[in-house]
This record gives sequence, C-alpha cells and structure tokens, in this order.
Amino acid sequence: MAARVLNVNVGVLGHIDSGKTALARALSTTGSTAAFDRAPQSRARGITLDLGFSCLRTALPPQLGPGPGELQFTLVDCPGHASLIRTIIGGAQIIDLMMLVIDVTKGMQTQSAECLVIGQIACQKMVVVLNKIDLLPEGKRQSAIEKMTKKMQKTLENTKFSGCPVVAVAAKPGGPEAPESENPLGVSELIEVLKSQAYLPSRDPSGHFLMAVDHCFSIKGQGTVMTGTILSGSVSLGDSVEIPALKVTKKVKSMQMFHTPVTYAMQGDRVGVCVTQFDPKLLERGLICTPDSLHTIHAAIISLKKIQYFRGALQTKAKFHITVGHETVMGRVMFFSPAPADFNEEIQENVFDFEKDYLYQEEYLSKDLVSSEENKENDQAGEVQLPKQQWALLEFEKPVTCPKLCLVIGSKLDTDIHANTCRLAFHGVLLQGMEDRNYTETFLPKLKVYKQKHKEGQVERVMDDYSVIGRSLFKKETNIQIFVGLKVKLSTGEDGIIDGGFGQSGKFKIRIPGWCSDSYQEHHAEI
Ligand SMILES: Nc1nc2c(ncn2[C@@H]2O[C@H](COP(=O)(O)OP(=O)(O)OP(=O)(O)O)[C@@H](O)[C@H]2O)c(=O)[nH]1
Ligand SMILES: [Mg+2]
Repeated sequence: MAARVLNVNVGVLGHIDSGKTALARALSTTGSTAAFDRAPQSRARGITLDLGFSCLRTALPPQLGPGPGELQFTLVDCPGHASLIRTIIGGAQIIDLMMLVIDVTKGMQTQSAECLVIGQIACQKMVVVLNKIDLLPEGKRQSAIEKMTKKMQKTLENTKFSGCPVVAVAAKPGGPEAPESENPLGVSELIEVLKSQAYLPSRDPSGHFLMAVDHCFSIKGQGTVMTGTILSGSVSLGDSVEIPALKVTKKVKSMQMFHTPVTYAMQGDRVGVCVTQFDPKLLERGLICTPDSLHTIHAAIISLKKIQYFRGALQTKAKFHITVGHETVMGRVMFFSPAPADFNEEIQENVFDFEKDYLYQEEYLSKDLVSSEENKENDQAGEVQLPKQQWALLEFEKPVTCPKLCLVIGSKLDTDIHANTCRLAFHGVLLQGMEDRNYTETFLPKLKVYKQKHKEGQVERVMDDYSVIGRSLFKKETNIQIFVGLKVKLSTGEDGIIDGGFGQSGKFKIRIPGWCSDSYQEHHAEI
C-alpha cells in the first residue's frame, strides 16, 4: 500500500522583509514553479509579490495516527508588503496552521499585527518564529530572545493563539551577502515544533469542488495547467470544471501533486490540474469549481464582527474594500441589529431569518461606541447592552463571484500604508447573496429593517383605571391601526401600549397594564 501522505498547509506570514521567503527556502525540500521569489518581477523588486508554494516532507508524528506514512507541510509563502494584503488574505484562507515571522531585532511591526488579525480570522493554530537571531550579539543573544519571547506572549495573551510556541531561528545567517552554504540556525527545532502542532485538518471531500488557483501556465502539446489549493469537495480525472471568470467549462486531462501524477485530489490538497488549452494570461489567479456551483452577486447580507484593533467607526453608508472569498471589490454597507426584544437572542450560525424585524443602525454597535460621552450615563446605569449578533447589507460596486457561506473581510485599504494602524475593519460570513442586478426591487423588500423613530405627544385625560387618551402624536388622517401594539413610555415611567384611535382628530387610546389612575397628573407620552 502506498505510504499515506498527509498534507498540512502552513502559511508564512509577517511584516515585509522579516525573512519569510528565506525561511520557506530553509525549510523546504521541494519548491513549486512559483516558489522563492522566482518570478521576474519579484526578483527585480526584491520582494515577494505573489503566493509562493514549496513543501517539506517528514515522518508522520505519533499524534497523527499509526504509520506508515509521511507528513507533508505545504508552505504558503505570503507577501509582506502592505499593498499586497489582498493576496495575504487569499493565502490565509487556504492554510491550516500559520507561522508569524518576526524580525527579532524589530519585534511586532504594522503588518505583523495585520497578519495576526488575519490569522485569528482564518486559521486555527500559530507558531511565532523570531528570525534573524544572527544579528543579535552572541553574548546577549539568549537574553534578547527570551525578552522578545515574553513580549510576543504578552501580545498574544488575549487572542486565541495565547501560549502558542515561539521558536528562534536565523533562516539566512549573514543576510543577502552570506554564501548559500551558510547553515540556517534553529530550523530543525522549528520542524519539530511544526510537527508537534500538526493536526488532522477536517478534510471533507463531499460538496461542490472549489479550488483557489494561484498560478496558471501552458505546457506545449499538453494543455493549460492551473495550480492551486482545493478549498472544498474533490476532483478526479475526466471531471468537468468551470472557470467562472472565463465563463468556460473544461475537462480535467491530467493532475499532479508536487510533480507526482495523481487521479484524485480533495479538500486541502495542493494540486496542478491540466485542462485543454486556453490562454493562461486570462487567469492569473481565481476560482475553478463544479459547473454552476458558484454565484455572481451584486449585494449580500453578512453576519459580522468588528475587528478590535480597527480604530475607525463602522458607519452605515460608508465604503469599504470588501474581500469576498478571493476577490476584493469596493462596497457600501448598511449595518443593522436585532430588534430590542431580540437583543439577547443566541447567534444563529450561517443562516439569516427573513421573518424577523431588524433595527437599522447608523453605526455598528460596539464597546467603543457605547463608552462615548453621550452614552456614559446609560452605560453606568447598565442600560446599554450589545446584541450577540449584528449584520450588514453590502452593496458591491461590481459583481463578485464567490461560494455561498464564504469568509468576508472589510478593510480600509486606502488608509496610508505608513500610518501605524490596522486597516482591517470587520470580518464575517456571507449568509445571502443577491444575484439579480435589480435586487433593490426584487429582494430588498423582503428585508424587514426599520429605523427607530422617537416621537413625543401629550396625555390629555384618564379614561378609566387602565387607560388614558393621548394627542399630538398623529395627524388626523393617519391610520392609527398600523401603530396598535407599539409601546409608549409615560414621563412618569410607566409603559403603555397603543390600543387604537380615539375620535377623528388623531387622538389615540393608551392601555397601561397594572397602572392605577390616582397617580395621574398632567404628563406626556413618548413613543
Ligand atoms: N541576517 C539575516 N538576514 C536575513 C535572515 N533571513 C532573511 N534575511 C534577509 O532579510 C531580507 C529579506 O528576506 P526575505 O526572505 O526576502 O524576507 P520576506 O519576509 O520574504 O520579504 P517580503 O516577502 O518582501 O515581505 C533579505 O535580504 C534576506 O537575506 C536571517 O536569518 N538573518
Ligand atoms: Mg518574501
């Protein structure tokens, strides 16, 4: 029986120049065509511009079940440059475990923080790698490493990566001038730590085939090869796959995994799929899938959470860069929350209930909004509470093709990249896409989002022990029936309910359960 190869995708993320590519090269036994900054533009600019893939094979560690078998780490070397964050987000969605590479002489830098945020959103486990330890003077090296290790653990203590391993290495001692023969430091320890962190990712071959293509090239006489990572489902020789960006469907002629021919591949695998010839320049990167399994949408409803490091406000009607699946487009947002009565409702994962009423919000409700001045007294009175779940309507400037229930990240990427601030604003899950370009007529009427209006009227007189008559809240021609059941608050603190109209001049009846009219004085009712 061929030895089992378990593939674990390891992301290499970090600030620009922290040594990600040098580390990927020092760890790898095989590099793919796009690895190690081989692309001419990368060479010219001396930075990584696109995802680089390479792999390292090692013996299966005991926690991953009985042998025989091998563990394959597919290293996904991400760019570090601030302007390439869309590529970093795309890379982070295909990894099971991430290495956050830190230049030990600099510590956390702006993009280190953004990579940490992306990691918290997109993957389960992390190893911090303190690189360039050769730049620390020998005598102080150990104490400097311990100091930076403590600093990193402090940074991570309130994140899901709290307590994760921190490993000190020098991926390329002596830097660019050093000879290739110079041995890296700490790499074998790092491999042992990666093996200890490796876990059986939940691979599920069922469902639609979906693959994130990161590289595309032609082979004369064979066809066009698309290399990438399978995000869901599986693919076999002879299957038809759709390339939505080109609106074509092609047959799979052959497949390879790291230069080894295969007939089948499934979620989590990195694979090269060869189909009949098409111009590879038409598809630098993108998605391929089971025919008709993706949708192209003009708007969407998402559930979302604000990213705590984002300093700006999340204002309704504001524009954000919206990364949906693997595409980033501009979009306008409208935030809304549960109606007050549902504020405490449990979170419903991955579903949106169109039967419910929702409350329009000028701004995403967050702690910093609550602690702003005008809410201070309410907050102290413990009156202000935040709902467990909030949503947003996203309206895209151009349609996006994406899977259902995919990850969504909202960012302010036009923020000055030299400002030391997190540009990632919110993240969430796409719950409902709108494929019809006329969604405003055909779809939005189903969405019951109401603006809370505040109006004041007068209590005119008592009717009996449980009801009073109100006035100056409605015009005489208003159909008061539509307000029956709404609550009113008397200035004396009682809660009343509108019971219906009274006479023809816009007056109305308020029922006050459990009220006794002798406390009645001249008051007013606020709705
Ligand atoms: N002294 C020293 N220099 C290193 C080490 N690792 C990388 N470098 C140097 O740091 C510079 C950046 O290395 P890269 O591996 O390209 O860094 P990167 O994080 O991939 O950079 P981007 O992909 O552009 O974000 C190069 O000049 C490397 O030679 C190290 O361990 N020690
Ligand atoms: Mg690089």
